[in-house]
Amino acid sequence: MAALIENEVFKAFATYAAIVTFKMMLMGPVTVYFRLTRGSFSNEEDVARKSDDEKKKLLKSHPDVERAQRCHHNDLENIIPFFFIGLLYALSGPDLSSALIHFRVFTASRIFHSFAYILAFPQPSRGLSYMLGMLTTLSMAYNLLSKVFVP
Ligand SMILES: N[C@@H](CCC(=O)N[C@@H](CS)C(=O)NCC(=O)O)C(=O)O
Repeated sequence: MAALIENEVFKAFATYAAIVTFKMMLMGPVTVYFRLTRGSFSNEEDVARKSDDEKKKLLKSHPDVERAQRCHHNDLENIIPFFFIGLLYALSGPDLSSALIHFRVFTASRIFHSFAYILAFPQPSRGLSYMLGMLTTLSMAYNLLSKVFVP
């Protein structure tokens, strides 16, 4: 384990995996921000202290809250595969320079994707950033499998 922590590719993976995980975790507070500012709650207990009239107004969906939730969900669909494929790829002994390109491109694509989603940038900006992240993970999977594949 100590030798692994000293490995430069593993350190790079740990760095970028932590950054994208932290970015994904931020989507929770972003959703909370939209719930509070848009007055949009989904659980009875969240508005328990309000009057019946206010409860009716607050217990409703809002497009901004739903957008933040979809963005969070999309992160889960893409960052969890990056974590597992990226870890195996890092352990398969790639060059530091090509590993860094993969990790940096993926991280930048997911940060851009979140801005594009939350701020509703015109398409195809979000679609392209999604594709770039997906292609990066596929490229790591291809590099990994070309080294370790056992039929
Ligand atoms: N689960 C995704 C699969 C495809 C995908 O991730 N598309 C990207 C680029 S268009 C996206 O941002 N989808 C919006 C979303 O997942 O809410 C979907 O339903 O759209």
